[in-house]
Amino acid sequence: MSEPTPMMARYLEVKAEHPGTLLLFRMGDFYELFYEDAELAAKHLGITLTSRDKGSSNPVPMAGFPHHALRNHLSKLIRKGHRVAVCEQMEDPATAKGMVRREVTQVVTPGTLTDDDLLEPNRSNFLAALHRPRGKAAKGGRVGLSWLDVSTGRFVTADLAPADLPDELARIAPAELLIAEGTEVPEAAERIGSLVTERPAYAFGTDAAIKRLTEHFGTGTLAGFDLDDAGPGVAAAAALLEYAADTQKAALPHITGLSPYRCDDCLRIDEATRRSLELTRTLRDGDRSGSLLDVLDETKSPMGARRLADWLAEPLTDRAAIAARHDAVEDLCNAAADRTALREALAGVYDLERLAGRVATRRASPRDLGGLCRTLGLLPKIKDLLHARHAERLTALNGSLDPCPDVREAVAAALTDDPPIQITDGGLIRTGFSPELDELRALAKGGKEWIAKYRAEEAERTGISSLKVGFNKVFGYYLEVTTTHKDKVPEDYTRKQTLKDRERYITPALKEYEDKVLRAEERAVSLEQELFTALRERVAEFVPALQRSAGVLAELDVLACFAHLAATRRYVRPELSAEPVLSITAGRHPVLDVLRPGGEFVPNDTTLTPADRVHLITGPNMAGKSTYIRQTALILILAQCGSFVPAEAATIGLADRVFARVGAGDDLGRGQSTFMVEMTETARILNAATEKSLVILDEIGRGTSTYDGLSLAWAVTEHLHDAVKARTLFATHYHELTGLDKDLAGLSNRHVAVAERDGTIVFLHTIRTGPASQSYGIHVAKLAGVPRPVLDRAAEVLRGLEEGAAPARNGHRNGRRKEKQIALFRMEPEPHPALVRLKGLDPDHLTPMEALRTLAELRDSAH
Ligand SMILES: Nc1ncnc2c1ncn2[C@@H]1O[C@H](COP(=O)(O)OP(=O)(O)OP(=O)(O)O)[C@@H](O)[C@H]1O
Repeated sequence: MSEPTPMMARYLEVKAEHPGTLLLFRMGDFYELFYEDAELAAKHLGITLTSRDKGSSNPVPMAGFPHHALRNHLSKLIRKGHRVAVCEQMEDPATAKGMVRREVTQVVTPGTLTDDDLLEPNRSNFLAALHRPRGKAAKGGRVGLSWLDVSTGRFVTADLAPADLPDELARIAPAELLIAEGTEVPEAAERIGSLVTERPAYAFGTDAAIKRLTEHFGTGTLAGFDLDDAGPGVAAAAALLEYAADTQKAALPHITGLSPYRCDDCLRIDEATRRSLELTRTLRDGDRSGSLLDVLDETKSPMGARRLADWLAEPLTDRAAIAARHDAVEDLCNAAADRTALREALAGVYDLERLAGRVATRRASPRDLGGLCRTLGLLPKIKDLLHARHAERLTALNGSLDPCPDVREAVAAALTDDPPIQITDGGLIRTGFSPELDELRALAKGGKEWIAKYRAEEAERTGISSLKVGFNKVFGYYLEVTTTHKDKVPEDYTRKQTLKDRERYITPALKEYEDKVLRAEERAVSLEQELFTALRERVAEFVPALQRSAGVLAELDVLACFAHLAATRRYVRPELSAEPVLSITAGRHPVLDVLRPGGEFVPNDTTLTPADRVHLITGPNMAGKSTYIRQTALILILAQCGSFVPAEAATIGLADRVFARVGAGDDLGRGQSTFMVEMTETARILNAATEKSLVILDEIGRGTSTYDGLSLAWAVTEHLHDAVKARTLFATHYHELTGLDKDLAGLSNRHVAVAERDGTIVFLHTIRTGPASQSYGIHVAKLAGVPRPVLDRAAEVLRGLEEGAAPARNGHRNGRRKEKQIALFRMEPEPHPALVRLKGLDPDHLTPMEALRTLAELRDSAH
């Protein structure tokens, strides 16, 4: 192979320094990609694949796009899950000596985005790191998980039991996950679709971790952050920070703290429950639309929308903290005019949280600072509105809201009213801000006026009235004469170019002015950039104050959203209780209450107490069992988030965990059968639920034979009632279970009422006490259009079964039951014949031959 050119040599060097990334290599006005990168880019971006050195025996595949298309193409590549390194020209090619110096200025990866164009406004974008200690350090068995939103600086870490990892990963849903080289990729990461990035194992070293973190925060120790120094979470956090700094090529001063996360501080909701309850995505298509988050989101700013999603993902367990939110919501709910004014002001605020991040990393655009200025201008009004409120939380928020008047004034004085996005575009700085800039601008403008005057004078002098002044990059300003007037051109014109029907000339006077104009223009643009950069530096000093204010605005937006929901959707303030009770009067499903097409939602009550803690809910298909049990769980979650709830009254005994096993959600992608998934989830509930938990179960045991299913449902109910003692709502089609209320003191029956009219059933969606009288499955099948002969036959079979095969109640014998059903609930199963024979053997009196023969016979009988 021939020697690469110096430029290609530099390309290969940079490429080797950034393994696993697509390299965009700036060449003049283009970004170019080579080799496999070019092939990938051509496929994903729809750009043409060509080659460099076409004539040679070894042409290099190449693809490129103009520099102004960078953002657009970057976002496409990131969405496809690539990491992209952007290599810029660090010198002006016109003045550079030798080859232009090129450096990577940023590595953009799905987890490290800071640009608004690349980020979704309503979602946090997390980069996470997982550390699984090995050897001695692994003794505690905990793993470290840390997560960071680079765009806002939110940085959290946790030491977790390995079993909790999938749930936490699902909750955080990181865009990118760092793991140590050669370690196992967590299954959850694949399911969520996180890009997995391997980092060298030493990046997770514990000793270096504390040093790295304390150096970053400028603190002597990590004591102030309330973290376990020696825990794996700290090592994960350090690895994360290093990667973020590596990719941003910046110091990240907006990351000002590391918060510990402890599972027990929030209402724990596992992955399956989160999915079943459709908290942030629907089960059917995984869309946000139709989820609880979607119908609740009446926030006015992206900061508020993100905070609402956070609150929903991490409801609280601390009664005082929840009550503080409820107080604030109540206060805002009662002050309708102020709430409206507050929400209007919030609608005008810029995404200050992400903007502060861009200011800190020196990537804020002129338009960003314009937005900052307008936002700061709205804060005094918001402070006034808060001043009139009484809730403690609102007063505290007001105290932290800093309108930073100095920053606002500095930006307002310097920036034009509608600054451009690009710093290179010019027109950023206001007239009157810098005398030097004004002078340069006047010169540039004056020069242009002079040129116009010059043209007029020359036209008169030469008698060429069509004389024109033009400009091009090759020889600057010129005079243009059509060929018909060629003879009138005076001596002092120097011809520069001849075109088909015209000629172009320059003159010494024109060149002299051109110099002045162009130099003044250039100087003005670079002075504007200098002034803007200085302004941004000044604003950067206020990043911590801006972040605090951003946090306040985000929280206010959510509280005002909750107040708005309370006022417009008739939500009420729930009473909180430390006892494991749940009492809801006329509760409604928060999503169906809004979205139910064509009809009113029928409210229902729920009353669970320690003495009556398990409710079995029976009723026909489609009656509303699932809706009812889900609505109960959602109301509890809403209350613990700090929201009011869709009901006429509610008392919520604070829960430690919520479990939902709803619907037979296949998980064939994970290679598990429906039944296996169902049993795994059920096992988790039985093992992890406590007296303070809320459990909702929607028909378990459906994926196996009726007897197996019924037996399992039976045993699960007993265990929940006797051992776990969790508040439980169990919707079931096993009518046999309804007899359990005779034996289990804390269990009672509910059913969903239906009315029969003209041989068909009408769903009333009302929950009543007692078990359902019959199953109505065949009626529902009729509604669904199952053919008449099938319905008739089904009715006949049903009658037969009912007569000959009355189901077991309470595990006691029933005279009408068939023999095989008696076997179902027999406490001790028949022993295997082989076992009986084995027990009858006397080894002391067996010859070796007899023993061998018996063994062979036993083996054969086991088939
Ligand atoms: N309280 C209610 N008010 C009005 N409509 C309701 C109510 N509850 C349920 N519905 C409507 O009935 C439909 C069926 O409800 P749901 O899925 O809860 O029934 P189900 O009893 O669980 O049925 P299955 O046993 O087949 O799972 C819902 O989609 C909803 O449109």
